[in-house]
Amino acid sequence: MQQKPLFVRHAGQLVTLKGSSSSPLRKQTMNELKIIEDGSVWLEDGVIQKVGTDEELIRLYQSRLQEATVIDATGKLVTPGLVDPHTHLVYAGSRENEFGMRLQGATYMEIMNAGGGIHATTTATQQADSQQLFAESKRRLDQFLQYGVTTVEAKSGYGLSLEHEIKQLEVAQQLNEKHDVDVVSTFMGAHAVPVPYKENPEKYVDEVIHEMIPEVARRGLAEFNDVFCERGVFTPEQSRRILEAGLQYGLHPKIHADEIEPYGGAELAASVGCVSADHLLRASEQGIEAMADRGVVGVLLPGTAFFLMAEMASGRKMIDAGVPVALSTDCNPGSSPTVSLPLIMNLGCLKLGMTPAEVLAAVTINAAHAIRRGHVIGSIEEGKAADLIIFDVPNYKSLVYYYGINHVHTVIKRGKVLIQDKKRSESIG
Ligand SMILES: N=CN[C@@H](CCC(=O)O)C(=O)O
Ligand SMILES: [Zn+2]
Repeated sequence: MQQKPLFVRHAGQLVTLKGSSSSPLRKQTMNELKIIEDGSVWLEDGVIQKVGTDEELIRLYQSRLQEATVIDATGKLVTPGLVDPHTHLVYAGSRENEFGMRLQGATYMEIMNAGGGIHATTTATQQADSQQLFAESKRRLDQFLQYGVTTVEAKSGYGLSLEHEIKQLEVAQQLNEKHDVDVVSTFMGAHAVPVPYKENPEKYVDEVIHEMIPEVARRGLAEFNDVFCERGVFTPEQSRRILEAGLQYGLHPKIHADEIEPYGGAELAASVGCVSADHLLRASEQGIEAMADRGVVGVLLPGTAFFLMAEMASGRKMIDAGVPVALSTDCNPGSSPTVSLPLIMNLGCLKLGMTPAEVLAAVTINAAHAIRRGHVIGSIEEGKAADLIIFDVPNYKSLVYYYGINHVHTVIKRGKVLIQDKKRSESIG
């Protein structure tokens, strides 16, 4: 059935982030949100048709007003749909027991090296069938939507064998098809060295390169290829080989870099030409400079540092150095079990030294660029997907100021109202 046009009118602040579809915002431009007061948007056929002041739009659409569904956004904030560019969405089980262990002093890596951590989730994910995985992950995706997130990237990496990595990626693909939130898939077979390969990690690297990457690419199950480059996981040299192998099969490289210690991950990201380097808590100055030169998006995950009680990444330094910065939840069962991107924005301000404008740019247009979607989502511009959030706050500063509160009022995905006044308007598959 043909959808009626949607006319969102009178936004107190309409944050458009116009003009950055071809490359991400950097430095001072991250503060230029291109706000329209008393702003309105006409949405039709799932696409943004016209953006401007209400006066401008009413002149154009007066004659068609009767056929549209009108949403009054008076006194509210309207932004592009939020984009989460780094999640481990598809997994089974949970790890609250490890949270207790960490509170007693155990570190993330100690738990992992003792066979817990990623390995624990791998066991649970391998044991789960596709239906269970789908159900558990769909629940998280529903929660993301409640927080105004309309696109998420999702990594594999809890399968750690060809069969189970494919199962995870197929579930991500089904979610993308059946759920209103768009799911963008990343292959991350190099998330950990599986326990049986502990004495011979090279054998696993070989399997990732020669068996998994070709098969994942052949089946068209992922767009990106990610690797956990960290001491005790994959070395920079192994990471380079894995990322370059992916490139040969058309998988765009991403990297978990310098999370626990400085390990040359940021430098490697620049050298390989990664789309993004993520975490970067301990990235070196040279690494940051190299990323800025090469235009690698820095995806910062302050929720992870918070939850691991670790030192934060130098967000301020990275922006000042010219790195295009994005923010993400890193939603995963071990180091960041959250779906609240607005909370991450608040941490971006308080812990990374970012401004309220910068954090908004970091979860919209820059996050879209971190998953190569800058041309279709991330800003409110004519011709882009009609993904919009109406927040029940008068301006963008209030969104991060009133923290820990879900301010989402309305979620519009491809021109369809999915949530209105915090209520889901229809259920999905
Ligand atoms: N650091 C590596 N991978 C994930 C955590 C995965 C897990 O602990 O299950 C991350 O990005 O934080
Ligand atoms: Zn991650």
